[in-house]
Amino acid sequence: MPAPVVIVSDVLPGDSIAALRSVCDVRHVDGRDRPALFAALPDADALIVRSGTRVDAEVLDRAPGLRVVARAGVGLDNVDTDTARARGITVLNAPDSNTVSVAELTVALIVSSVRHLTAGMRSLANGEWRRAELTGVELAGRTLGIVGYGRVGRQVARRLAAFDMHILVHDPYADTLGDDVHPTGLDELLTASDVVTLHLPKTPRTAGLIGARELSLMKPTAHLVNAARGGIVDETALHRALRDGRLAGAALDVFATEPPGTSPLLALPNVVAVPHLGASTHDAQLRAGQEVVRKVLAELTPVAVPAPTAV
Ligand SMILES: NC(=O)c1ccc[n+]([C@@H]2O[C@H](COP(=O)([O-])OP(=O)(O)OC[C@H]3O[C@@H](n4cnc5c(N)ncnc54)[C@H](O)[C@@H]3O)[C@@H](O)[C@H]2O)c1
Ligand SMILES: O=C(O)CC[C@@H](O)C(=O)O
Repeated sequence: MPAPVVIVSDVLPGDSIAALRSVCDVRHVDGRDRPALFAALPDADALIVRSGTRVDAEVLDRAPGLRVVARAGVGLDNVDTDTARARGITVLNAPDSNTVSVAELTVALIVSSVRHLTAGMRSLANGEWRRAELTGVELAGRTLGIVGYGRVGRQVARRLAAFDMHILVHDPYADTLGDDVHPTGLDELLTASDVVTLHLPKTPRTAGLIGARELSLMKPTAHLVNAARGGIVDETALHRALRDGRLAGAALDVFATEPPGTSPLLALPNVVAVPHLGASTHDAQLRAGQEVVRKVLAELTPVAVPAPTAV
C-alpha cells in the first residue's frame, strides 16, 4: 500500500515532524500560494497547517481523499470545521502547545504598552531623546481585565498577579474561576480596568465583540491588548479611539487581515504591534508539531486492536 500523503503547508520545525517522514509521504507547500496548495491537494490524506493557510470549502473540494486537517496550534478559525466534519474529515489541533508562549508575549505587550516602548524606540531611531513625554504608569495596584479565562487567560492571570495587579475576569462559559480573580460582566470589566487583555476564540458570536460602544466604556488612560484574534476588535473604531485620545494605548499581536499591510493602526505612536508572534517560540512550535504529528499518525495508521481471545 502506498504511504499516506501528508501536506504540510506552513512552517514547522523539522525535528517536530521527523516521526511523520518514516511512515508518510510528506510534501511541503506554501499554504498562502493557493494554486500551489490546490495542485498538492488531490493526493492528500492529511493536511497540517498553522494560521497561514485558509482551509475553506474550496480547499476541501480539491482534496477528495482528505481524512485529517490538523492545526499546529489552538485557533481553528482558519478552518471551515463544519464543512470538514460534514464530509467525515477529522479536524484536530494542539491546544496546550503554545499557552505559555502566548501568556509570556502578553506580559511583554502589556509592559510595552504602558511604558511606551514602541514610541521610545521610534524616537531614539529618529535621533530624539524624549523622556518626559514617554512617562508611563506602574502595573502594581492597577486593574487587569481578562476577557476569556481558558488556558491562556489563566496563565496571564498568574503572571500579572505577580505584578500585584488586581484581576477581573469575564468568561460566561468558564466552569471555575478560582478565589484570586473576580468574575465580572463585560461592560463592568471594560469600565473598571486599566489594562484589558483578550484571550477568547474568534467565532461568529465574538467577531466585533469590542466595538465603538465597548471602547467608549474604557478609561481614556486604559490600554487594550489583543493576542487572541484580530476580528474580535473593530479596528476602525480602535483606530479612532487611539487617535482621538479616548484610549491611551493598544498592543496587538493579531489583525483582522494578516498581514495587515498599511493598516493605519501601525502608524500610531500609541500602538505596539507585532506580526502574530504569540506562538512563535521554538518551544511552542516543537510541541505543536509533535502533538499534531502524534495525532495525525493515530488517525492515518490506527493500531490494529487484537480480537478478544475466548476464555
Ligand atoms: N496569538 C497567538 O499566537 C495565539 C496562540 C494561541 C491562541 N491564540 C488565540 O487565543 C485564544 C484563546 O486560547 P486558549 O488556549 O486560552 O483557548 P481556551 O479555549 O482555553 O480559552 C478560551 C476561553 O474563552 C472563553 N470565551 C468564549 N467566548 C467568550 C466570550 N464571548 N466572552 C468571554 N470569554 C469567552 C471560553 O469559555 C474559554 O474559557 C484562541 O482561541 C486563539 O484564537 C492566539
Ligand atoms: O500558527 C501560529 O503560529 C499561530 C498560532 C495561534 O494563533 C494559535 O491559535 O494557536
